[in-house]
Amino acid sequence: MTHPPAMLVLEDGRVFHGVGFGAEGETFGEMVFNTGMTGYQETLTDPSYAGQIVAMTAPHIGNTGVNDDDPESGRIQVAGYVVREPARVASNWRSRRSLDDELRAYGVVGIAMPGTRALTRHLRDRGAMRGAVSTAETDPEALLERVRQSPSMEGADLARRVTTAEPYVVPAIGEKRFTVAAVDLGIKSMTPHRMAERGCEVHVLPATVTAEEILARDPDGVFFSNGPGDPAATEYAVTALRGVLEAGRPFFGICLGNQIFGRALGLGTYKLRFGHRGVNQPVQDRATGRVEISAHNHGFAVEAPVDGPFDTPFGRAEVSHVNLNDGCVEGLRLLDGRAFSVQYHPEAAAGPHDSTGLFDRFCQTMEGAR
Ligand SMILES: NC(=O)CC[C@H](N)C(=O)O
Repeated sequence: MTHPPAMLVLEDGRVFHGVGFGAEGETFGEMVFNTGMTGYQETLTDPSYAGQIVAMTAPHIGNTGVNDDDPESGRIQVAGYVVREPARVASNWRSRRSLDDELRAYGVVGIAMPGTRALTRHLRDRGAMRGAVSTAETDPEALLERVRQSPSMEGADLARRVTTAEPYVVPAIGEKRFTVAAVDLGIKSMTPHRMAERGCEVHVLPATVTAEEILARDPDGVFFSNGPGDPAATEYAVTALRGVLEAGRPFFGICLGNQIFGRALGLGTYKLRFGHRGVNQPVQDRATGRVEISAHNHGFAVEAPVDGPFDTPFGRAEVSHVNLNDGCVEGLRLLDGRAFSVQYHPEAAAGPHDSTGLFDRFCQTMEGAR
């Protein structure tokens, strides 16, 4: 298959050249980078990446091809893909297709270019910004004009776009112990699986579900998932969560779910300069001092007092986890132990698995509330 010339243009006017990878055409999104050395299939299919063009810092991508076991959702979710060098040969016993073919099948435009390191350094200095990849345009100025008219990640309500249209149930594996209502803001398939492994029957519900609809299922616990977009634009989920907390149900949230929990408690959220996307972020549990190496994918964070507990409409709360790289808030909890959330990914496939115990903590919380 021949690959046409392609270019990547950033909103501040920086231009990179390379060759097309995946579908031909033109795509717009927030330009971000992911430092994971492994797990490109999980990254590509993580709904939290909707609306983002993702650049991989690992230089060889596609080496193990594409299999049918690892996807985190039913499709490739990224708006565009940037790699240094796509594997010329996919080699793995589970591989079914090449990554190039898979990107084409979902109409996802990508670029292979030598400058991924320069791109990453640029984004670290200037921050994540809008960008475009095109195999159709030859004039960078014309593409830049369109980038500057494209929507920004700030204020974007994208959870609505990726959520399930209809509720569905993931059955417990083995004996059923709990009923969990899981609000799908962009849920990854590994998340209900991690709960099902622990005896949870997981009722996955659309993002715009109300507190009344959640409580009508009489869940032992309520879960809010990860998801794309700006938490400040996802006010409907904040309202639903406030209703759940008022009813006193145990709550666990991940990533966007953590940001929604923060906003439900009356805290603010803000956009980080370039975010955390990778599989080796050090997070400290402030209660135990234990450091977990964890998978991350977030561009926003919660603003909260880190020097001690604070008051909320649902009782005293505290920052439970912090990131040791930049000090940002990585977890929240109500002091009564009923509700907690983390900004990172305990469900992470392909790992690391330091934080999977948080699913056990959720089960203990549900057990305790009985
Ligand atoms: N993985 C997530 O849930 C991401 C949450 C939010 N969209 C952010 O970028 O911060």
